[in-house]
Amino acid sequence: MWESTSYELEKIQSNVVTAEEEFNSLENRLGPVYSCNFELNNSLAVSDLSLKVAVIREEGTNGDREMSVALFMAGFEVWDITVQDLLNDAVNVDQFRGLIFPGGFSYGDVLGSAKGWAASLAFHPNVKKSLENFMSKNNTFSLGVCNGCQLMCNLGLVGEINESNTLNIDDPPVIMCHNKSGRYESRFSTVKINPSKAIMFKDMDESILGVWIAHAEGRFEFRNADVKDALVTNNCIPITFVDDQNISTENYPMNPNGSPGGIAGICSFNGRHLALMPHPERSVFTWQWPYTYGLKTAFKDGDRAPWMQMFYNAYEWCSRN
Ligand SMILES: NC(=O)CC[C@H](N)C(=O)O
Repeated sequence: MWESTSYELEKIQSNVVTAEEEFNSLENRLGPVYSCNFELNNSLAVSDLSLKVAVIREEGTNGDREMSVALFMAGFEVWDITVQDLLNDAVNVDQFRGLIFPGGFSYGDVLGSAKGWAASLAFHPNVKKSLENFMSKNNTFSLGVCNGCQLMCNLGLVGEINESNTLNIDDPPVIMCHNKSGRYESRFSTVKINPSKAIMFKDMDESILGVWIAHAEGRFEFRNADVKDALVTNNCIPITFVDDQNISTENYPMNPNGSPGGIAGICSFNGRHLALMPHPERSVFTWQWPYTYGLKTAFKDGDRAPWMQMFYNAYEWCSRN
């Protein structure tokens, strides 16, 4: 009896590993997948420009706080705007350089992801007009993440090659469909940043990064093959899910939703508007990543993880344009 207990104890003690050893062994098992091909620029030029962005939320949105923090850390003046503020004409989107649509479950997604949210904006004539006006200016940008990505697709804000800057809720070029698994998928996934026109991904090409995903309707579908071909040939697919060889993949589980070509996000043909299924704003601090110790070692940027670069890029682009 005693013998076997001490044997067990010995076994347990010999299995005690340091955090570093644990990270290294996980690295060996899972493959050291992350490679950051750019230097995170933490030294912001302080300017007296007041660059305002609006984080637009609806009932059921849940990613607005993290999004605001990431934008604030990049230097923006961040406004918390509800759809009701827009419908009441209390705020006009005209005053903002960026419109940000965060993730969540707007109206509980009861009509399908972001369908009710899209309708509430598109069927209000003044709001529709001011969104179209915002899109048509050449010094504005927008970002939609997850439910926000679904919203941008439902509104037809991305995917239209002629960029008429009119909302198209009746026949949008891109729609988001249920994950092939038929389930809500939530995990840390690996993505590759591809050369593209997206202003927020400037100089981040070819990096392989981990990022949180959490969605049930993340599969991109296109009105026809022309829509997809135009996005591909015009470098409007800035981010794809990759397998453990870092090749874009349609295969589950590395691709959580079955999107063709591993597509995880698309941008407008001018690069200013970006719709992403993954959540960079939930991955901007190293401590939000799994295996934090190793990431700190790998990236050496204190608490800030490589995804912060997207927000720095947006700020830098706005101060130049
Ligand atoms: N994280 C999110 O924004 C989720 C989006 C949407 N509710 C879905 O499940 O697909």
